[in-house]
Order: sequence, then structure tokens, then C-alpha cells
Amino acid sequence: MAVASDLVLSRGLIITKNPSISFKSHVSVTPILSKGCQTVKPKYCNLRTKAQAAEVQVLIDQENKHGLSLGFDAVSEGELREKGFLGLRKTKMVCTIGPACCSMEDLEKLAMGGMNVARLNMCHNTREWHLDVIRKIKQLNHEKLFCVSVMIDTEGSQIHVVDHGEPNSVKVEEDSIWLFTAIKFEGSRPFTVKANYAGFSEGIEVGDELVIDGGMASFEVIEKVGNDLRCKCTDPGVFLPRAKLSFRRNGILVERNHGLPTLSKKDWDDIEFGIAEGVDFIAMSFVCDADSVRHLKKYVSGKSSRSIKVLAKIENLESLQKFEEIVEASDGIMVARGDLGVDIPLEQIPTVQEIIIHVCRQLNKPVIVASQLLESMVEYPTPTRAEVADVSEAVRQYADALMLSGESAIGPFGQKAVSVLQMASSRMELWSREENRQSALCGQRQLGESLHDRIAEQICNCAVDMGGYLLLFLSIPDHLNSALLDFIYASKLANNLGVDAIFVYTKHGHMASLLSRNRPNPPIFAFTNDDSTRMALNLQWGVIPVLVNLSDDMETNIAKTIDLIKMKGMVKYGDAVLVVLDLTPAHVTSTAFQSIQVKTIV
Ligand SMILES: Nc1ncnc2c1ncn2[C@@H]1O[C@H](COP(=O)(O)OP(=O)(O)OP(=O)(O)O)[C@@H](O)[C@H]1O
Ligand SMILES: CC(=O)C(=O)O
Ligand SMILES: [K+]
Ligand SMILES: [Mg+2]
Repeated sequence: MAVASDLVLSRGLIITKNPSISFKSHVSVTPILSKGCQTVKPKYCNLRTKAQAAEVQVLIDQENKHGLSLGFDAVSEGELREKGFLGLRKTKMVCTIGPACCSMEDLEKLAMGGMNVARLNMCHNTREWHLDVIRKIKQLNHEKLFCVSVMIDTEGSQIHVVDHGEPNSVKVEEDSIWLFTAIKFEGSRPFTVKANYAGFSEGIEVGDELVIDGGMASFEVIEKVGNDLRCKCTDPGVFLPRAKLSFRRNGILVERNHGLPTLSKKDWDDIEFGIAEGVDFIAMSFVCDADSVRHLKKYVSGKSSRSIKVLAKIENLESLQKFEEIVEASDGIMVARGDLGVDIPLEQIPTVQEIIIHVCRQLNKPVIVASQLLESMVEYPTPTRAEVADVSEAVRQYADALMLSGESAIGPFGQKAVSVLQMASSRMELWSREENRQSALCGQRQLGESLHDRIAEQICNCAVDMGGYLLLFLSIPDHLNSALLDFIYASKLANNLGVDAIFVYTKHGHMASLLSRNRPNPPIFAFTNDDSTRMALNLQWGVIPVLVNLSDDMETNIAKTIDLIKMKGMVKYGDAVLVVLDLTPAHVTSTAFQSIQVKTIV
């Protein structure tokens, strides 16, 4: 670790003359080589001398005195130093936590690899197990300065297999006869399958088709005995544990809602538990309408003073049919391709995904693409080329986040899977930026050379562009319109001026999300004094949430945050920052305090 002559700053920053200094592999410890040594990353390490380091110390003291401190997470800080502003990954990563990655060490490795949100699927494991994982993540956030949000994903009401007589998968032979029942049986009983719900066969007729997991195997119903179904295999395959059952008549899905509520008693218990443990997101499985989402949102906001975001999972036909109203009612969406593929033909998934992502952006809701992104990595240490193409396509479509399921929960290569997501998304983001730049070049030629001239030019260009956007966003609720225009404007300005970063000061994260919605090239640093806003913004494309203590005097806040970031070596002389204000001091009632400024670091 550091030697006596090194200056150890806050948050693990060390100024050292020793280039061979070795650190425990912890990203928050960043050696900054002082004068006389080779500088590792000159662009972002502009702290060279002890005098400057002393200056930083003064600033940190000031920071403490004025109660203004920057809660940067260790991973973004490290990534920024290493790769610079434009190198920061924009697409967020959600990892499902399971037995393969629930130790403190494994969670830390996933966090260091860039996991933004940890997902707990309440279908599996015990309350104690979930509690243990949540506490570990909170402890890591606290002790190691990570910023990993926690999501619980409800079990929901769905017909699935609870027992097929074997611990693992079972082969299904052509023409074999099987009994599907809701009655529990002891030990192994060949050719018998227990479903989780007594009414699973309601409305089903002889001649209907019973499909396993959207096509893993198919049967014809040949006899109905009470609630049980006797079936003959027509398309051989395999039963996996927890396989899902659906029914088709003349090739069309038999839609049945079984009278089951979207949230069962167990789901409500899990939600209570999540609220009590301070989770950041609740993902609602098998949503069928907007009302259930509104109901849960209202319930949660009445129960918790923190803002907990409710995400609706689009994973059945009903949710697909009403998805616009569901998107509007929710705080975000998950394209749950696993179960969706049980309800709709697989070939429709890619277009459905693209449409959902598009609508989510239109309505300004973050969207996660989930399931089977790197499925082969549950078993193998490298992905298939097709999987990398799928990940890249989701990134190109500008999804906010990508999710790993079994790849991290049960697979031995979870960290590798995270790094594949990281590399594939960074690569595609770079490509998309280049593509956008090329298409922008086909339009107006940039005339101005100085920043001042470019600002004047861009104001005029953006005013024209805004006309086009107005048409595009007519379907957006009225209350969003005026704010939207400001932030479309800000994002376009940021892209066209080539600023290095956008700083937005925000309480509830709304303006940060409006900026993110426009997918600007520079990263969006969202400074907020609300911890739950910070954790919620973790899911949004291109947003790096930073916890900060803000005073009522915004100009001083801006000056101080820029100073602190500069002294931390994260911006350098000449960098241009677009500063967007969305914090109206308590004593001001108008929105006149919303502003956009371009600041050059001096
Ligand atoms: N906490 C856990 N304990 C044990 N196994 C888990 C856990 N979480 C996930 N898994 C396993 O990882 C695999 C993928 O997990 P995941 O929960 O994402 O499945 P899913 O079926 O796509 O989700 P959902 O049930 O919400 O549709 C499953 O095979 C599941 O058995
Ligand atoms: C993630 C999930 O629930 C699904 O894909 O079905
Ligand atoms: K679930
Ligand atoms: Mg599902």
C-alpha cells in the first residue's frame, strides 16, 4: 500500500512517486503519480505536485466546512480516469443475483465489473437469503463506495411446473402419454407433471395443444378427468424445472386470466419486505393493465418516504396489447423476452422489442432488455456470435439497460458475462456516435470555430430542429411539453457543441431523464441531494448519478462542484461542460431558475 511520502486523499486517491506501487484490486484506490515519474493517464491525472495536492486538501476541508461533498461512485470515477468522458459506458447493466454470485466477494466483483442494478427474483430462494444479499450490497455500497441499486422482481401469477418427477430436466418422447395435475405427489412418478395452480386446466378442451416453455415440447389434450389433463406428446423435447405451460387452439394462444390478481398474497409480502429493506426498484411480473401498476405505485409511495420505482414487465399478451398505457403508468419497463416468448411466436420478439424501446423513449421511461442475452454463457466462458449481435442490437436500439439472468445467477462465468456486456455496449455506443456524427455532417456544415461562434450557430440550428421534434412528441402528455423542449435543446446543444460532459442539478431526476432520453454523446452527471433519486437514476442511459450536498445558492453550488471535480483530476483545463439547472430554491416559485449554460474549465 502507500508509503510515508505518499499523500493519501479522501476516497482512496493516493499521490505517489512510486510507479510500482501495488494496490489491492480495488478501483477506488487510484494512484496518481507525482512529479518525476511517468504519468499513467496524463489527460485525467492533472494532479502532479504536492502543492497541488495540498490545494486539494484545502478544498476537501472547505468541502467539509461548507457541507458540500461529492458522492461519486468508485467505478464511474475509475472508468472516467481511465477512459475519459466519451469512454464512459452509457448502457446500464442489471445482474440477477443467485447462488453462483451471492458471496460478498462475488458481489464486489460484479460491482467492480460495472453492475448498476442487482436483481433479486422472488421466485427463488428464501426470505433470509434475499435479506442477506440486500444487506451485503448495501454494505458494499457504503464501505467500497459503489452505487449498486437493488431491484426485486415479483413472482406473479403464472402457470408453471412445480414437479415433473425428476430433480432436473426430463426427456419427452413422441407419442408418450402424460398426466398434468395440480395434485401433489410423493417421490418420482413417471409421466406425471404437477402444475402450481388448481385452475390451470379451466376452459381447456380435448383437442387443445399444451405447449411447454413456448416450444420445448408440445402435447395434445386427449382427455379431461376432473381438473387433470391426459395428454399425448406430439412434438418431443424436454421439460426443464419450472417450465411454463401455455395452451393453443387452432394454433392461437388460448387467453385466460384465471381470475388471478397480478400480485398474489406472496407478492405483497415480498413487496412489504422490499420496502422495509429499502430496495430501489420493484419489477412487477405479468402485468395485465395500467391500473395494477398505478395501484402498486400509490401503495409504495404511501408506505415509503424514499422514492421506489415501479417497473412493469412486458411478458404476456395482455401487457403487449395495452403496453402504451402500461408504459405511461409505470416508472420503467422490462422487455421480459423469456415469458414473452411463451405467449407470442419467437419471430415476433425482435420487432416487439424495438417497438417497446421506441415507445419508452417517446414517453421518457427507462427500458431494460432481458433474458437470454448471453444464454450460452450459463455453461461456456464465451458467448456465441449471435448473442453478441443480439446484445449489440439492443444497444443500437438505445435500450437503457441490459439484463443478465442465469448467466450471473447460476452460471460460473457471471463476471465474464458482465465484461462481454460492457465491451459489446461500449463498442456499439462508439459506433452509433460515429454514425450519428456522419449523418449530422450530411446536414448543416459547422461554420464557427470558437466556442462562442459555435454556440451562436447551434442556438439557431437547434431552434430549427425543435420544430421537427415538436411534431414527433405530440402524443406526450401536456405537462411534459415545455420542459421537454428545453432538454431536447440542451441535448442537441451538447452534441453539436462537442462539450465534454453535461452537469444537471436535480432533485427528483426528471430533468436528468429528459436529457438521457435524447441520448446525447457526452455523459450526463446528475448531481442530486436525494439518495433515492441517485439510486433510481442508475438505470438511465448515460446518467452518472452523484450524491451532493447542495445549498440554496445554485451559482455557488455549480462553481464548487466544478472546482471539486477539477481538483480531483476528473476534468481538465479547456474542457467544456454544459450545465443544466433544474433546482428551484425553496423561496422561488417560478421556473425561471431552469437554465442552460456552457462553462469552460479554466
Ligand atoms: N435466487 C436464486 N436462487 C436459485 N436459482 C436462481 C435464483 N435466481 C435465479 N436463479 C436461476 O437462474 C435462472 C434464470 O433466472 P431468472 O430468475 O432470471 O429466470 P426467469 O425465468 O427468466 O425469470 P422470471 O421467473 O422472472 O420469468 C433460472 O434457472 C433460476 O433457476
Ligand atoms: C425476465 C423475465 O421475467 C422473463 O424474461 O420472463
Ligand atoms: K419473477
Ligand atoms: Mg418472466
